[in-house]
Formats: sequence, structure tokens, C-alpha cells
Amino acid sequence: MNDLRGAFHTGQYRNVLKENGYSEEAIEARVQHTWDALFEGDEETRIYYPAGDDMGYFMDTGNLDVRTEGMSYGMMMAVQMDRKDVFDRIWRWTHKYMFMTEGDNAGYFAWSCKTDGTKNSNGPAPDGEEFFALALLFASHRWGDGAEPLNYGHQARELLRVIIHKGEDGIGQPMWNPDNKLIKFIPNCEYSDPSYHLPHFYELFALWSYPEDRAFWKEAAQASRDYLKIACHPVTGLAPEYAHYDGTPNNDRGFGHFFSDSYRVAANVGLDYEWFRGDEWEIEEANKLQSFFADKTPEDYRRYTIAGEPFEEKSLHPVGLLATNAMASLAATGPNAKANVELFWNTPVRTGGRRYYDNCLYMFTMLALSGKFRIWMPTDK
Ligand SMILES: O[C@@H]1[C@@H](O)[C@H](O[C@@H]2CO[C@@H](O[C@@H]3CO[C@@H](O)[C@H](O)[C@H]3O)[C@H](O)[C@H]2O)OC[C@H]1O
Repeated sequence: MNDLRGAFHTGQYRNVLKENGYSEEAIEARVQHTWDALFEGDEETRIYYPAGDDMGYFMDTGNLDVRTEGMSYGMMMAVQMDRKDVFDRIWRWTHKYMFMTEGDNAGYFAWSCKTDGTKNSNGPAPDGEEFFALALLFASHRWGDGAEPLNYGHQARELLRVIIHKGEDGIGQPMWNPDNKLIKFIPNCEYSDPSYHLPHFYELFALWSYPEDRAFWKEAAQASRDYLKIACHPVTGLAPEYAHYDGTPNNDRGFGHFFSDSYRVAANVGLDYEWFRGDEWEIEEANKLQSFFADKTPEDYRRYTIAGEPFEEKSLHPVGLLATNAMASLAATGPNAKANVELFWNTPVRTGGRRYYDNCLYMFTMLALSGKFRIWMPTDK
């Protein structure tokens, strides 16, 4: 058992794919094949593009931009796959083009840029910052720190400080509400996005952030686990894209239903259970989600109310959805856990214009179900 100061962590990672009967050789090959498709493949599958001598970016191929979401995901994938070269390229691009040094959002990263580095927005999206922070901490633990901007540990701790303390000097807003400890959809709003809640990340921030920030992160982990219980529907398990702090869907801008953002809740619940046995509720939640989708096929996935009523509109990212449903099998104990893993295994990475979001979720699921989405400790260097 690793010392995670009170947080349960086995130090063991299930290979759910192996448990489902696939050979270690086949699993290794699929993990590598997935990496190759996203990072080195042809235009049909790749989402990573090297830029210049020492930089690179993930492109949202559906929106033709570079998002903090994708950049932070790419860094997390690279550190898990021990690809410091790719990690450093993505982080250099992020640091050079996305970081904001002035205005209300100074200290945050612009959530969307053009591929030439021009900012499309001067606002951040907190899901990027939280993934950057943990990817940087893992990089520090796995490879050691270098010269700025590759001083990963320092970069992570500074970011973890800014995202909760911003606004204390009267300029800007924090990404977490300081009272209820819930992550906001964007800093200058007072509602949340259930898919942004990563209690398993906050447990680790509570260990490795600046000492004065650790108590906050520990409380945030509990607050997020409690919040997910009220944001996910009690029967279907479906979460809306955006939700109020009391857990009810926020449909002010049409994001109060189960659609693209929401898919990540299944993956997050699965990984929190795998890393920390976060909450026994996560087993129920995973079972409910898998049960809701048991009689549905990817070709017919829709937008749904969280009570499960379908809209006409088809899912924009069916491969991403089936992948996250499979990742929920890290927590699921129900009769659908195996079928979800099989469906994932039998589905290739997505090709074509909308592939970015699907294939990000696909790669995370491939890592998680093969026991390769792991916690990198300071002692792992
Ligand atoms: O209004 C923006 C808001 O859109 C932004 O959110 C980011 C973009 O949306 C989220 O992911 C998308 C899910 O749908 C797929 O089709 C897209 O490809 C994904 O990028 C993402 O999690 C958010 O970071 O945040 C800033 C707000 O100002």
C-alpha cells in the first residue's frame, strides 16, 4: 500500500481487458496501436501535430482549434505512456500560446486558440487547468524537473494556487467556489459541470500542492463526491452537461441534458473507484449508467434528458460515449460490465472530422482498462 495519507490506494491497477479474456500481447498491441493512431497516424485518425522544432498541439478536429482540454489530455496520455518528448512539446506550446499574463484571467490558460497560436478567447475552461496540474505533477515525479517551463512541479503548484486563490486581491475569479469547494464551469459563473469533478485528482493535489492549499483540496475531493450524487439522476445515472450547485440541471443555454460533456462522468467515477475506492455510490452509478445503455446501440445514441427521454438529435460522439461507459467497468459490478468492455474492444478509434473528442476518451479508456492509467508517485523517478 502506498502512503497517500489517509486516502485509500492499493497501488495495484486492474487489467480489466485481461480479466475479460484478452491476452496481454493483444492488449499491449492495442494500447500502442491507439497511441500510434492518435499521435503518429494519418489524417484519418491523428489529433496530435508537431509544430516547429520543439512544440506540438492537439487539434479539435471538429472545431479546428486547439483547446486546453485536449492539450491537457495529451499531456496526461504522454506521461502515462512515458513519452517525455511529446509531453514537453505540448506543454511548451501551451505555455507559449495559451497562458495569459494580463487581465482578469492572468495566470489561467486561454481555453481555445487557433493552430497558429492566436487566442480565440481570453477566458479559461477549468477542466484544462485541473488536467494540466496533475499531468505536470506526474511528469515531475516520473522524469524530474528541468528548466522553465519544464520545471513541472513548480508549474503545477503555482497553477493549483492560482485556480483556488484568484480574486482574493480583487482581480478576477477563482475556478472553485471557495465556500462550497465545487469547481465552476468557468470562473465568472456560479454553476458547475458535473464532468469537471475529479475527486481522484484532488486527493493527489491534497498531497502535492503548496502546504497551505492541501486542506482545500481534501475538502474539494469530498465536496465533488457528494455533488456527483446529487447531479446524477437517481434512476438512469445520467448527468447533465451543466448543473446548478444543488445538482439540478442548468438548461439556461441548452446544456441541461445528457450530451457530450456528460460522458466523462462515467470515466471519472470509474477511475476514482480504481484509484481510491472513492465512494461505494460509484458502483451504483456505474451500474445504472450501463443498465441505461444496455438496450441501445451506438448508431442510435441520442441526446437524453437526465431522466432518459431521448431527443431526435443523435450523439455527436458515440465512440466517446461507448468508451466512457466501458471505463465505468472499473467500478461496475452489474451484468453489463463485461458487454461494455467487449463493445469497446470491438470498436476501432474514430476516423474523420469529429474524431478528436471521441479518440481522447477512447485513449483514456484504453489506458484505464489495461491498468496503465496510474498514479505516479514522487518515489517513481
Ligand atoms: O463557452 C466555453 C465552453 O464551450 C468551453 O468549454 C470547453 C469546450 O467544451 C468542452 O468539451 C467539448 C465537448 O464537446 C466536444 O464536441 C468538443 O470537441 C469538446 O471540446 C470542454 O470540456 C470545455 O473545456 O469552456 C470555456 C467557455 O467559455
